[in-house]
Amino acid sequence: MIEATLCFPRRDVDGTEEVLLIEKRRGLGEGWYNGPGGKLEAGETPRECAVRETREEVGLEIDPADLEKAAELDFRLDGERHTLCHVFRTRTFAGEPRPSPEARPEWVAVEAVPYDRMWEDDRLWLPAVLAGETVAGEFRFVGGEPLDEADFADHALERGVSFADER
Ligand SMILES: Nc1ncnc2c1[nH]c(=O)n2[C@H]1C[C@H](O)[C@@H](COP(=O)(O)OP(=O)(O)OP(=O)(O)O)O1
Repeated sequence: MIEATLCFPRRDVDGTEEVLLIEKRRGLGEGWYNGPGGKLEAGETPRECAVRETREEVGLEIDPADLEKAAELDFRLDGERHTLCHVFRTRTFAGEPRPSPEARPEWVAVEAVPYDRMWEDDRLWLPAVLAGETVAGEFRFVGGEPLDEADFADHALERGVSFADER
């Protein structure tokens, strides 16, 4: 099973709530919007991975202590656990987003998140994450690899979960 992260930096611009998304330029989910993120490297905690991936993909610097764990997403493919994704949010970061070979960053109003250009499951959990909730979800895909070409089948979502035992 793969372990991965997503990170959603937030800001308020003249009373409009925005979230930093990326348009993925390569790899899984290429061409779709998502948060900065990616796979854990050996010996890395999810929090460290989210900080590294956000730096590599969009150039923002984040103190790991400023990340708030918001979700744990269990993506399953054909009945097997495929990816466990740890989701973080933060309002505290340094720098200005810049594009990289992996990602084109874009600040988007929370009310205008382009769910029609994202993973099909995102619309089921991201609104809660952007509303400040904590969620745990299981999302089942069928049809074989790669995951981004499989069909989304069904899901279960729990709200108000605690991540107190996060490593
Ligand atoms: N179903 C679904 N919805 C939303 N987001 C995701 C999924 N499945 C996923 O894998 N993801 C997320 C989780 C990760 O953040 C990315 C995939 O990471 P990937 O680009 O493969 O990882 P990197 O480490 O950046 O890739 P390489 O640099 O190793 O090529 O999508």
